[in-house]
Amino acid sequence: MTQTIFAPTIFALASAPGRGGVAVFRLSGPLAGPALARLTGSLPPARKAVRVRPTHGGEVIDDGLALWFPGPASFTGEDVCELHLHGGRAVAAALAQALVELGLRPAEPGEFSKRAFLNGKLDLTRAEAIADLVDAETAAQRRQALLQLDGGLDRLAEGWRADLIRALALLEACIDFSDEDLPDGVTEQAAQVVAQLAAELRGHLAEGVRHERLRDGIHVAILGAPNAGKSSLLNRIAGREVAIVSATAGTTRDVIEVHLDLAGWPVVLADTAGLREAAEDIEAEGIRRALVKAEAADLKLLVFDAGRPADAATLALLGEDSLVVANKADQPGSESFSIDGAAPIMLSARTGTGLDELLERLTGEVASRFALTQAPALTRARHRAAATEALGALDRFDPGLGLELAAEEVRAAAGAIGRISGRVDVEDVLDVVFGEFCIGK
Ligand SMILES: Nc1nc2c(ncn2[C@@H]2O[C@H](COP(=O)(O)OP(=O)(O)OP(=O)(O)O)[C@@H](O)[C@H]2O)c(=O)[nH]1
Ligand SMILES: [K+]
Ligand SMILES: [Mg+2]
Repeated sequence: MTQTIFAPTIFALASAPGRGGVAVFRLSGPLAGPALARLTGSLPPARKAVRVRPTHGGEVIDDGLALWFPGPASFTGEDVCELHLHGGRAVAAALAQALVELGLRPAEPGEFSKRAFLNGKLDLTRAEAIADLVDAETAAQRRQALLQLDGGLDRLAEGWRADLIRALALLEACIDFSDEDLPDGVTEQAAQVVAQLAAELRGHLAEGVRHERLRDGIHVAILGAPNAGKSSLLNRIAGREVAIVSATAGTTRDVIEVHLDLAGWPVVLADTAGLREAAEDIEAEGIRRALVKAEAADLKLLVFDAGRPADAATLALLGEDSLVVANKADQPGSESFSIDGAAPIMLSARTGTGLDELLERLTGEVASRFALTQAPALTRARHRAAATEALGALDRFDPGLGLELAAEEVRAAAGAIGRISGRVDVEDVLDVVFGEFCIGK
């Protein structure tokens, strides 16, 4: 990969905007050094924090620290410096103005990481992991992002690509040197590599959706008849008054979502409109949305009023992805509530009784469905699209249809896999041919 040449020098506030104890500004590009020297009088020694008083137009901006990371041993691979100043809006504004006057421009979102990628400092999976780590809200998300930042997925994908290049080399050898003495079974060897990899890709694709859920949140929908107490339950779980609760049937219409950290699992809990043959348009639209949500949810909490017979519309949603909640257990007569083939969790959204059991059951369901066995993993739709394309090519692989065609499929698979890390050159093939077989010497 080539160093970006004549790239404009960029700067950004690397810490969160607004007031704070310390604000970190990052500069990257050819003007980073000159700008720092202009502001502080001299360039500090590399990678050592020094006390500075950045000054511009005769005015001291602030009192802080500067760090100088000459390229290529820097995050972006370019000359980089950091200024650690006091975290105030006026300080940030004064520094930004000074930097613009010195010829720098504000960075676009992700531009530092993009430069790091273009300069070969980061592969795409690590760049994505940085974004995931910054966004991580639960322990499970943090762990998954760290694993990817550590290069787990990069190494996995590069291992797959290496296998494919080896298979390709075997096939190319058969094509190019068909007259000569090749070891027996070369084509079979290639076919074996392809079959093994196809099986592995299939396994990872099957798990990939779960990993993506771990990134984006596991969707749990609360469903049930009007007045069953769905909104009361949402509020109880969220610990605040998110949704309107009232004795009027048909109160909730829009889907109301709350993001939760459920024992480390990222959960998006959705309250929905009560299911019934609706009288008017707006409620009917709410019910349509509720059913769409039910369809898309990873898990359903089916809420019944324990004092009433179970309604057919909610019963119709019963399945292995649902937990049955018998609400209003504080009311007399609720003990006799039962549903065939389901063990209801007795609960009172009003008093909170039974909530612990519900959360325990829910956590158990989430953990058993989303506990991950394959790490590292395909954590994004982008990764899965590449792996799916590769698998498609490998499924079409058939040396019986001609070696050239078979080699073409393997090359396509290697190209698709290479896109996961952003490494797309597959022409290291000949090196492997001559390195591994010494043919034609
Ligand atoms: N006694 C008792 N009443 C409850 C309980 N949970 C909810 N309620 C009452 O039941 C009524 C309906 O509660 P909601 O939470 O609005 O019910 P909902 O299922 O969201 O209703 P819709 O949005 O209309 O579908 C309200 O009057 C609540 O106070 C409970 O555990 N015990
Ligand atoms: K209601
Ligand atoms: Mg409601």
